[in-house]
Amino acid sequence: MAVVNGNDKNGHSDSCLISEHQLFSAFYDLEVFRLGEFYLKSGQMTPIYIDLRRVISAPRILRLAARALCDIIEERELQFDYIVGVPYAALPLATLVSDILDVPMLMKRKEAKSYGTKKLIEGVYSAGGTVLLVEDVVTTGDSIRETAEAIRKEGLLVADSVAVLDRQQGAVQNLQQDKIQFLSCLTMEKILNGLISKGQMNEQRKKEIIEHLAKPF
Ligand SMILES: O=P(O)(O)OC[C@H]1O[C@H](OP(=O)(O)OP(=O)(O)O)[C@H](O)[C@@H]1O
Repeated sequence: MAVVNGNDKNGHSDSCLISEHQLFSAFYDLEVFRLGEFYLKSGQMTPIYIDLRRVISAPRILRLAARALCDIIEERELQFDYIVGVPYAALPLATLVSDILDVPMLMKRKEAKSYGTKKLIEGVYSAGGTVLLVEDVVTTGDSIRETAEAIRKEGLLVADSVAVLDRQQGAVQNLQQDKIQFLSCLTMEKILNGLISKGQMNEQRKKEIIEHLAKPF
Protein backbone atom coordinates (compact mmCIF):
# COMPACT_ATOMS: atom_id res chain seq x y z
CA MET A 1 0.00 0.00 0.00
CA ALA A 2 1.20 3.48 -0.76
CA VAL A 3 2.53 5.52 2.08
CA VAL A 4 1.33 9.05 1.72
CA ASN A 5 1.91 11.96 3.99
CA GLY A 6 0.23 15.14 2.87
CA ASN A 7 -2.38 15.34 0.14
CA ASP A 8 -4.30 12.21 -0.81
CA LYS A 9 -5.86 11.55 -4.21
CA ASN A 10 -8.96 13.49 -3.14
CA GLY A 11 -6.84 16.44 -2.15
CA HIS A 12 -7.47 16.11 1.57
CA SER A 13 -4.50 17.88 3.08
CA ASP A 14 -4.97 16.36 6.53
CA SER A 15 -5.00 12.80 5.25
CA CYS A 16 -2.37 10.34 6.42
CA LEU A 17 -2.66 6.88 4.95
CA ILE A 18 -1.65 4.05 7.21
CA SER A 19 1.75 2.72 6.20
CA GLU A 20 2.76 -0.93 6.15
CA HIS A 21 5.51 -0.07 8.64
CA GLN A 22 3.04 1.57 11.03
CA LEU A 23 0.74 -1.44 10.86
CA PHE A 24 3.57 -3.96 11.25
CA SER A 25 5.03 -2.09 14.25
CA ALA A 26 1.67 -1.89 16.01
CA PHE A 27 1.05 -5.61 15.49
CA TYR A 28 4.61 -6.47 16.53
CA ASP A 29 4.23 -4.56 19.80
CA LEU A 30 0.94 -6.38 20.41
CA GLU A 31 2.74 -9.73 19.93
CA VAL A 32 0.53 -10.73 17.03
CA PHE A 33 3.37 -12.64 15.31
CA ARG A 34 4.36 -15.92 16.89
CA LEU A 35 7.24 -18.13 15.77
CA GLY A 36 7.08 -21.85 16.57
CA GLU A 37 4.92 -24.73 15.40
CA PHE A 38 1.24 -24.03 14.85
CA TYR A 39 -1.55 -25.55 12.76
CA LEU A 40 -3.83 -23.63 10.43
CA LYS A 41 -7.52 -24.14 9.61
CA SER A 42 -6.32 -25.97 6.47
CA GLY A 43 -4.42 -28.51 8.64
CA GLN A 44 -1.03 -27.26 7.47
CA MET A 45 1.77 -26.77 10.00
CA THR A 46 3.12 -23.24 9.98
CA PRO A 47 6.34 -21.96 11.55
CA ILE A 48 4.73 -18.52 11.92
CA TYR A 49 1.28 -17.86 13.32
CA ILE A 50 -0.43 -14.49 13.00
CA ASP A 51 -2.99 -13.98 15.73
CA LEU A 52 -4.87 -10.84 14.73
CA ARG A 53 -7.62 -11.68 17.22
CA ARG A 54 -5.43 -9.92 19.79
CA VAL A 55 -6.31 -6.55 18.25
CA ILE A 56 -9.78 -6.60 19.85
CA SER A 57 -8.00 -5.95 23.15
CA ALA A 58 -6.20 -2.89 21.74
CA PRO A 59 -8.87 -0.52 20.38
CA ARG A 60 -6.41 1.95 18.87
CA ILE A 61 -4.67 -0.81 16.92
CA LEU A 62 -8.00 -2.28 15.87
CA ARG A 63 -8.95 1.14 14.53
CA LEU A 64 -5.57 1.48 12.81
CA ALA A 65 -6.18 -1.82 11.01
CA ALA A 66 -9.71 -0.74 10.05
CA ARG A 67 -8.38 2.56 8.70
CA ALA A 68 -5.76 0.69 6.67
CA LEU A 69 -8.57 -1.35 5.12
CA CYS A 70 -10.47 1.86 4.37
CA ASP A 71 -7.34 3.28 2.69
CA ILE A 72 -7.26 0.33 0.26
CA ILE A 73 -11.00 0.57 -0.35
CA GLU A 74 -10.72 4.26 -1.19
CA GLU A 75 -7.48 3.98 -3.15
CA ARG A 76 -8.94 1.26 -5.35
CA GLU A 77 -12.34 2.98 -5.48
CA LEU A 78 -14.18 -0.24 -4.61
CA GLN A 79 -17.93 0.02 -5.09
CA PHE A 80 -20.36 -1.74 -2.73
CA ASP A 81 -23.62 -1.36 -0.84
CA TYR A 82 -22.91 -3.55 2.20
CA ILE A 83 -19.95 -4.73 4.27
CA VAL A 84 -19.70 -8.29 5.62
CA GLY A 85 -16.97 -9.55 7.92
CA VAL A 86 -15.92 -13.18 7.51
CA PRO A 87 -16.89 -14.76 10.87
CA TYR A 88 -15.73 -14.54 13.53
CA ALA A 89 -12.36 -12.81 13.75
CA ALA A 90 -13.12 -10.13 11.13
CA LEU A 91 -16.42 -9.00 12.67
CA PRO A 92 -14.94 -6.19 14.82
CA LEU A 93 -12.91 -4.96 11.81
CA ALA A 94 -15.98 -5.00 9.56
CA THR A 95 -17.95 -3.09 12.20
CA LEU A 96 -15.35 -0.31 12.27
CA VAL A 97 -15.02 -0.17 8.47
CA SER A 98 -18.81 0.12 8.25
CA ASP A 99 -18.73 2.95 10.78
CA ILE A 100 -15.80 4.83 9.18
CA LEU A 101 -17.24 4.63 5.65
CA ASP A 102 -20.88 4.91 6.78
CA VAL A 103 -21.87 1.87 4.74
CA PRO A 104 -24.38 -0.65 6.18
CA MET A 105 -23.06 -3.89 7.61
CA LEU A 106 -24.60 -7.34 7.34
CA MET A 107 -23.56 -10.35 9.38
CA LYS A 108 -23.09 -13.86 8.06
CA ARG A 109 -23.45 -16.53 10.71
CA LYS A 110 -21.19 -19.57 10.71
CA GLU A 111 -24.33 -21.68 11.24
CA ALA A 112 -28.00 -20.77 10.85
CA LYS A 113 -29.94 -20.75 14.14
CA SER A 114 -32.69 -23.32 14.62
CA TYR A 115 -35.03 -20.75 16.18
CA GLY A 116 -36.09 -17.11 15.66
CA THR A 117 -35.82 -16.06 11.99
CA LYS A 118 -33.35 -18.93 11.27
CA LYS A 119 -31.51 -16.57 8.92
CA LEU A 120 -27.89 -17.11 7.91
CA ILE A 121 -27.44 -13.49 6.81
CA GLU A 122 -28.52 -10.92 9.40
CA GLY A 123 -29.30 -7.26 8.78
CA VAL A 124 -31.39 -5.26 6.32
CA TYR A 125 -30.68 -5.74 2.62
CA SER A 126 -32.18 -5.94 -0.85
CA ALA A 127 -31.29 -8.62 -3.41
CA GLY A 128 -29.10 -7.21 -6.17
CA GLY A 129 -26.94 -5.19 -3.77
CA THR A 130 -23.16 -5.64 -3.77
CA VAL A 131 -21.24 -6.86 -0.74
CA LEU A 132 -17.60 -6.12 0.14
CA LEU A 133 -16.06 -8.91 2.22
CA VAL A 134 -13.66 -8.06 5.05
CA GLU A 135 -11.18 -10.57 6.49
CA ASP A 136 -8.45 -10.47 9.12
CA VAL A 137 -5.84 -13.02 8.01
CA VAL A 138 -6.21 -14.99 4.77
CA THR A 139 -4.47 -18.27 3.98
CA THR A 140 -6.26 -20.21 1.22
CA GLY A 141 -9.19 -17.83 0.82
CA ASP A 142 -11.63 -20.67 1.56
CA SER A 143 -13.39 -18.74 4.33
CA ILE A 144 -13.96 -15.82 1.95
CA ARG A 145 -15.26 -18.23 -0.70
CA GLU A 146 -17.66 -19.90 1.77
CA THR A 147 -18.95 -16.52 2.92
CA ALA A 148 -19.37 -15.31 -0.66
CA GLU A 149 -21.30 -18.45 -1.56
CA ALA A 150 -23.79 -17.93 1.28
CA ILE A 151 -24.19 -14.26 0.35
CA ARG A 152 -24.71 -14.99 -3.34
CA LYS A 153 -27.43 -17.53 -2.43
CA GLU A 154 -29.35 -14.57 -0.98
CA GLY A 155 -29.27 -12.80 -4.35
CA LEU A 156 -26.52 -10.41 -3.29
CA LEU A 157 -23.39 -9.82 -5.39
CA VAL A 158 -19.75 -10.17 -4.33
CA ALA A 159 -16.92 -8.69 -6.41
CA ASP A 160 -14.21 -7.64 -3.96
CA SER A 161 -12.64 -8.73 -0.69
CA VAL A 162 -10.09 -7.01 1.53
CA ALA A 163 -7.95 -8.37 4.34
CA VAL A 164 -5.50 -6.95 6.81
CA LEU A 165 -3.03 -9.70 6.05
CA ASP A 166 -2.38 -12.14 3.21
CA ARG A 167 -0.27 -15.17 4.14
CA GLN A 168 0.42 -15.51 0.38
CA GLN A 169 -0.63 -19.13 0.17
CA GLY A 170 -2.80 -18.98 -2.92
CA ALA A 171 -5.76 -16.83 -1.93
CA VAL A 172 -5.40 -14.30 -4.77
CA GLN A 173 -5.50 -17.05 -7.41
CA ASN A 174 -8.14 -19.17 -5.61
CA LEU A 175 -10.48 -16.22 -5.27
CA GLN A 176 -10.03 -15.22 -8.91
CA GLN A 177 -11.69 -18.55 -9.78
CA ASP A 178 -14.76 -17.33 -7.91
CA LYS A 179 -14.54 -13.92 -9.60
CA ILE A 180 -13.59 -12.21 -6.35
CA GLN A 181 -10.80 -9.63 -6.34
CA PHE A 182 -8.64 -9.93 -3.22
CA LEU A 183 -6.60 -7.03 -1.79
CA SER A 184 -4.59 -6.87 1.42
CA CYS A 185 -2.81 -4.31 3.60
CA LEU A 186 0.16 -6.52 4.54
CA THR A 187 1.73 -9.69 3.16
CA MET A 188 3.70 -12.53 4.72
CA GLU A 189 6.79 -11.32 2.86
CA LYS A 190 6.49 -7.85 4.42
CA ILE A 191 6.04 -9.38 7.87
CA LEU A 192 9.08 -11.62 7.52
CA ASN A 193 11.09 -8.58 6.39
CA GLY A 194 9.81 -6.72 9.45
CA LEU A 195 10.82 -9.60 11.72
CA ILE A 196 14.32 -9.55 10.18
CA SER A 197 14.57 -5.82 10.91
CA LYS A 198 13.60 -6.57 14.53
CA GLY A 199 16.37 -9.20 14.78
CA GLN A 200 13.82 -12.03 15.12
CA MET A 201 15.17 -14.00 12.15
CA ASN A 202 17.69 -13.84 9.32
CA GLU A 203 17.34 -14.00 5.53
CA GLN A 204 18.01 -17.75 5.50
CA ARG A 205 15.16 -18.43 7.96
CA LYS A 206 12.85 -16.21 5.91
CA LYS A 207 13.71 -18.25 2.81
CA GLU A 208 13.01 -21.53 4.66
CA ILE A 209 9.64 -20.26 5.92
CA ILE A 210 8.57 -19.06 2.46
CA GLU A 211 9.59 -22.42 0.96
CA HIS A 212 7.67 -24.29 3.68
CA LEU A 213 4.51 -22.23 3.16
CA ALA A 214 4.71 -22.73 -0.61
CA LYS A 215 4.60 -26.53 -0.29
CA PRO A 216 1.31 -28.18 -1.27
CA PHE A 217 -0.78 -29.35 1.69
O1 LIG B 1 -8.13 -18.32 4.10
P1 LIG B 1 -8.51 -19.47 4.97
O2 LIG B 1 -7.71 -20.73 4.64
O3 LIG B 1 -9.98 -19.73 4.99
O4 LIG B 1 -8.04 -19.15 6.46
C1 LIG B 1 -8.29 -17.89 7.04
C2 LIG B 1 -9.42 -17.94 8.06
O5 LIG B 1 -8.98 -18.69 9.20
C3 LIG B 1 -9.20 -17.89 10.37
O6 LIG B 1 -10.47 -18.07 10.87
P2 LIG B 1 -10.92 -19.35 11.69
O7 LIG B 1 -11.48 -20.37 10.75
O8 LIG B 1 -9.80 -19.81 12.56
O9 LIG B 1 -12.16 -18.85 12.53
P3 LIG B 1 -12.41 -17.58 13.48
O10 LIG B 1 -12.36 -16.37 12.58
O11 LIG B 1 -13.78 -17.85 13.98
O12 LIG B 1 -11.35 -17.56 14.54
C4 LIG B 1 -9.11 -16.45 9.88
O13 LIG B 1 -9.74 -15.56 10.76
C5 LIG B 1 -9.76 -16.53 8.53
O14 LIG B 1 -11.16 -16.37 8.57
